[in-house]
Amino acid sequence: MTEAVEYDVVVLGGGPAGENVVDRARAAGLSTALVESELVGGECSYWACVPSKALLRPVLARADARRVPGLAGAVGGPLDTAAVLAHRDYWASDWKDQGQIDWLDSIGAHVYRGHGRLYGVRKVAVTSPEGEHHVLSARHAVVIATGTRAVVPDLPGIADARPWTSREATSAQEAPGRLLIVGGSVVAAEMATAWQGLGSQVTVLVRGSRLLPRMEPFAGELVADALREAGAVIRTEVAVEAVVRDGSTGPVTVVLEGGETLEGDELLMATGRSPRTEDIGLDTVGLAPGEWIGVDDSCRVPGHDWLYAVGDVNHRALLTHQGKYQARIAGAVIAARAAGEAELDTAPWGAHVATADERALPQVVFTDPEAAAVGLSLAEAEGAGRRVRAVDYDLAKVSGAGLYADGYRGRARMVVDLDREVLLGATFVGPGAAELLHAATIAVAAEVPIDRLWHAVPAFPTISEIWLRLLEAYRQA
Ligand SMILES: Cc1cc2nc3c(=O)[nH]c(=O)nc-3n(C[C@H](O)[C@H](O)[C@H](O)COP(=O)(O)OP(=O)(O)OC[C@H]3O[C@@H](n4cnc5c(N)ncnc54)[C@H](O)[C@@H]3O)c2cc1C
Ligand SMILES: NC(=O)c1ccc[n+]([C@@H]2O[C@H](COP(=O)([O-])OP(=O)(O)OC[C@H]3O[C@@H](n4cnc5c(N)ncnc54)[C@H](O)[C@@H]3O)[C@@H](O)[C@H]2O)c1
Repeated sequence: MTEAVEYDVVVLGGGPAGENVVDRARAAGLSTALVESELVGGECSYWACVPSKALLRPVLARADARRVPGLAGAVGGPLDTAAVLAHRDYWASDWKDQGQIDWLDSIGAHVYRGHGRLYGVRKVAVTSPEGEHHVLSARHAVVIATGTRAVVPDLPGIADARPWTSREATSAQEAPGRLLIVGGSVVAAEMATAWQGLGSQVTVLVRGSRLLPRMEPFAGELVADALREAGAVIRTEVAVEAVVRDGSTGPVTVVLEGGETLEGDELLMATGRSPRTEDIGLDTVGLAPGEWIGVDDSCRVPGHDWLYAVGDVNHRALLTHQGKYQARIAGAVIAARAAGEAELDTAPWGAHVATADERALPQVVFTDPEAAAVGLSLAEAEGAGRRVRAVDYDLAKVSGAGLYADGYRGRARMVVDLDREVLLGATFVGPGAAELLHAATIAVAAEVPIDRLWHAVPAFPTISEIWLRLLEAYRQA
């Protein structure tokens, strides 16, 4: 090994979480190195959020347009799939990260390309693609931000079947004729929406009883209804037992419990994520390789005052915006400790704790209809022993929704803490619902009293009038 190069902060993994730690550390005047083995920008930029939303946007825009009288006739035909895929390629920066590298250069961060591993306390060893070795030493902090990869269950025949994971589903260069999807959560629902809209015949095989199992039940029900209307097949409570694919380009067959078989041209396994921690030197500091990295609310790894973990890898919330939030919190903690500040602000909602991970976590699922939720669902609130009431309202009864789309279908729920009269959570499902979410996130994070929300008047005729209807329903009950 060569002599160590010293930095204030070394960040392992250049996805959105890692990049944001670098940004915060540099803003605090700390010298910073970033180690990245693939593309700076991470899963989100090239094989997840960004390309998936580029595929979904035309599908959702067409669905919306088809519900507008006078416009529907003009958008009856198929999408121009080649144009959609080209636009997706543009948004994935053609799988090149020069833009990110230029930005890191501009803020004075040093990038090491290669596989990084912890190399004992405060050290990271990097092996470049050319086989060069570097040892980086951190004066203040090492931050692990290595993210996740797709989990593919070990089913008989699965390796020979060469299934798609989220990477192939977001970067494919043509629409498969028939796409089988195993899984019922967010990746399954979004990719079913995208590829059915782009011309594939999609079949979704759900192990549980509904789509989107972590959201309020009506979310998965409304999304499944719409997918079926778009021509997809949604099968619930089915178990895949084996997969068969003979030859290199032939169809793939899925064998269900009970012996039924289904044939497709591609098979997407949308069956969850595992942490990329099996080969990052965790054993050199007494941590278990291959596990999620547990952290406290300041994103510090207990027992290692120099080690932090942000983003997917700490398993607090597998979402880009939340990983970036954790990065801002961890960056503030590192900067405060480097400056010798004696006390950290770790009370709930303080500058040095990621309280929103637990209390106000927002997520939008970009299906048709969109499903947007923040905070606790009714089941989660009741499970936590809170005294709550759920208030539901049919979004179609809001004038703004009716004007937005003919035959609008959607539903909203707010979960009210009856002891404090504040919102613990809210869910909106319907076309255009994504942009309703941030108001709810503010209400939940700021714990705005219901009495004060009454004075937050939604403009007429927007879909946001759902807020007024929910509050009226709460007061009238
Ligand atoms: C299909 C799909 C769609 C999604 N859509 C959304 C969405 O719309 N909104 C949303 O909020 N979230 C979405 N997500 C989740 C989102 O992609 C993740 O939460 C986010 O990418 C996590 O960021 P991260 O920085 O923690 O990790 P990653 O983005 O996974 O980045 C980790 C980086 O670390 C690098 N790395 C790993 N190991 C090493 C090593 N040993 N040495 C050097 N570098 C290493 C990797 O190459 C990678 O670049 C989606 C996920 C999927 C799969
Ligand atoms: N718009 C967004 O915010 C967005 C979009 C996509 C993904 N993501 C995030 O990425 C993460 C990964 O999403 P995901 O949908 O891949 O994973 P997930 O962990 O949310 O869901 C995996 C699903 O696969 C099912 N499953 C697991 N093994 C199975 C098997 N052998 N057979 C059948 N079903 C099986 C599980 O029951 C579960 O419902 C999530 O945390 C999600 O929040 C976010």
